[in-house]
Amino acid sequence: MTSITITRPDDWHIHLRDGVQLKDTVRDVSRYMGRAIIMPNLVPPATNTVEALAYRQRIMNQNPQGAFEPLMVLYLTDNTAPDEIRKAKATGQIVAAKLYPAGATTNSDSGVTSVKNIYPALEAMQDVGMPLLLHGEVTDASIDIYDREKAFIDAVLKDVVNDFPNLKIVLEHITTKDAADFVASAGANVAATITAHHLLFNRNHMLAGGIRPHYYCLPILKRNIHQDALIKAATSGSNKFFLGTDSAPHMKHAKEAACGCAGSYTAHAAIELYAEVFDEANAIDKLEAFASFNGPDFYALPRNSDTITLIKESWDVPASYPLGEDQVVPIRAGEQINWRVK
Ligand SMILES: NC(=O)N[C@@H](CC(=O)O)C(=O)O
Ligand SMILES: [Zn+2]
Ligand SMILES: [Zn+2]
Repeated sequence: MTSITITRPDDWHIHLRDGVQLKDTVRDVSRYMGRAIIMPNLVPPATNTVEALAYRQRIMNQNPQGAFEPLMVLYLTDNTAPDEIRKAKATGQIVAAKLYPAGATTNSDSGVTSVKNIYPALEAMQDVGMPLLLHGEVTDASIDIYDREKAFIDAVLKDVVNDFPNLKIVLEHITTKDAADFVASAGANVAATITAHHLLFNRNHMLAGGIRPHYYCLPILKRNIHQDALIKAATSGSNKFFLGTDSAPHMKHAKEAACGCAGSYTAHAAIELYAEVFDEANAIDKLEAFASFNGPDFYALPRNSDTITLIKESWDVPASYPLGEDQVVPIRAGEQINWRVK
């Protein structure tokens, strides 16, 4: 197969940042994504309806190409009131709320210190049908960084799933077989996003033969048995897994540093990278559901009605792209990608 036409995809987890970086990030995501779930971990974070809608307007001010639609997300804190959830839902433009365990990842300092603190907000979300998005890692310093996702499932997620049987939950950017298995065996209200980089790479790519900071993201790349489990989940045809790039740009010098930031940039070639994975797994026929059907179905939004065409034809990825007044080094920088969008 050298070409495939699929329903226009959406990205169910992306970071567009703010300010001068927005023109570059919005250009990349809007090239062919119909919609995207926009992460709210700004500085300061978008914790209420007014801030989330103002952020949406700053995105729209970049005149995104095509009919791109940003879907906004509320950043949950220990103090998020149930009324704020209802207010956000009523806008029609804020479609989910995000739990960052405080200190778990980039710009999560204002996050939630104990999930019990947001139980009133979760009640309201369950009631109005607003999905809970999770950065699923514990922050306990005594837990090994490679075990933090599984520890989160055991210590937090299982309780939330039991206590809120009708709450829609997306375990974002899953990285382990444990997470894939948990989601697969949970009810229809529990789903997961999978990034292109966690499908393409394992921790050897980041650490063997030299430390490669552009592969450093959270949750951290795991060993290859986990990568294999993610590929199986994504290409299985299960409607519980869908596309969320977690494209998370950081300035080149903030990644190539003694203490580098977590996050990998893939918005320059998101669907192209996923196409490589699915093609390699002899499952290119499963790409459309993963990229274009399962996400909107889970969120109860309509599927996109037009299409894009991918061609199997390699191209050279530049060493970097502009990011506001700086540069971002993308995944596959200086190398080739085997698929392109027509
Ligand atoms: N994934 C990352 O490593 N980084 C993300 C935050 C996140 O999604 O956890 C970021 O905002 O940079
Ligand atoms: Zn995260
Ligand atoms: Zn993210």
